[in-house]
Amino acid sequence: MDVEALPLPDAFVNFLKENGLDPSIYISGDSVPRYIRVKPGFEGHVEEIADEIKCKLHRVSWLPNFYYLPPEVRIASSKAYKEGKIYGIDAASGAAVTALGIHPGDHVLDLCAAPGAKLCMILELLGNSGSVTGLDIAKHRLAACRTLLQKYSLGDHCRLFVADGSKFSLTPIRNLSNSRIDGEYNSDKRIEVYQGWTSRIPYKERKRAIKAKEYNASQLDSPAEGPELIYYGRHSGVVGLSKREVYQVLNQSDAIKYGYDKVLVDAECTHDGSIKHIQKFEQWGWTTLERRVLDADRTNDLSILQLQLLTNGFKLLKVGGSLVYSTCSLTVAQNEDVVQHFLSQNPTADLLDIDAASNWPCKLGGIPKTLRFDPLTSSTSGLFIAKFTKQGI
Ligand SMILES: C[S@@+](CC[C@H](N)C(=O)[O-])C[C@H]1O[C@@H](n2cnc3c(N)ncnc32)[C@H](O)[C@@H]1O
Repeated sequence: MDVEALPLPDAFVNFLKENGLDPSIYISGDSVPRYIRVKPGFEGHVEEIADEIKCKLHRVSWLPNFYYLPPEVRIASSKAYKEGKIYGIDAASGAAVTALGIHPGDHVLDLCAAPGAKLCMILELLGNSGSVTGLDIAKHRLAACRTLLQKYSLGDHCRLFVADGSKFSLTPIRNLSNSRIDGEYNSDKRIEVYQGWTSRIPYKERKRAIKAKEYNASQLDSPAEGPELIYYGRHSGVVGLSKREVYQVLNQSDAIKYGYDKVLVDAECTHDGSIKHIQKFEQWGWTTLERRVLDADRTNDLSILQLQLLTNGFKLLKVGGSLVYSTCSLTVAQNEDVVQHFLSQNPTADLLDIDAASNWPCKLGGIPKTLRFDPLTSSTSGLFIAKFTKQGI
């Protein structure tokens, strides 16, 4: 198929050209498979799942628990999907999570978490240990993420905040359980502690919460605005803590030692590497694409936001921890340029080789150690990945 004959608006083709991107990746749209992840524990059900969706599941040789199937096969109505045994996640996204090198017991920060496929995979890898703090600036998207966690029974070790990832500064949960002042709750019953999370708050509790909020505000131990906790699992460490404890800020000097073990900055971007996302604009309208993706002011603002997200994620990382920066854009401006700028401002940041990547079907990025997945070479969605660690001062 001729690139000129692609059903892409001129503005988008120009955007690709200006950014030195080969428009022919959009020809491969229909040949990039659909990827699913089978939840650990359900590997033995693969044959059964294949029978049900009437399609063979091919194992992705380079990524455990991932399978691929033809792009036109729908999984949403299948029993396996409804029962939470499988979920859709592109293999390149799986690679970004794998690059983090999650270990049991890690305390992980996912700075742009919604709609939550990577968050689910992080929680699966942690199993019954550690904690994940997921945040997103869009409340409705994070609410969908919460629904996903509940559907896949993965929310026990997770807390979700509606928050701006470029400013977020709350302490990982592991450092909070010992910070309680003895007798604090006995001496003042008005200080509320978090009970088990429920979506329905009984009237009495709502009233009590309003009173406590007024009291807390008067004690200046509660943020007037800022992160809003919209979900916490029963083993997330939140239950039993006061609001002051949960909203404790991690200062710079403490972050070195008590910061998060792993940070994922899967930053907001123009999504131009995600063919499936771009194809949706055929239905949403190409003018929407021009407004949401191509507007020059927006793309400039995006690079600034990406740098801010990366910088703040790094602030919250402990020394020796790992941070993965990823975007599903293929432009240099949103990837290598952001990484370069960030490194020039953060002398304690080191780019790391991604050890797990030795057999991944990706290319090197424009900066050594960074990686690029793209539809033509990887048969995945497009994704840029860079991994950093923090040195001691
Ligand atoms: C690429 S998506 C993240 C995808 C997600 N990691 C996943 O695997 O499903 C980027 C997300 O960043 C969020 N976002 C945009 N600006 C943000 C900000 N300042 N702070 C936190 N999240 C932000 C968007 O709402 C969007 O959900």
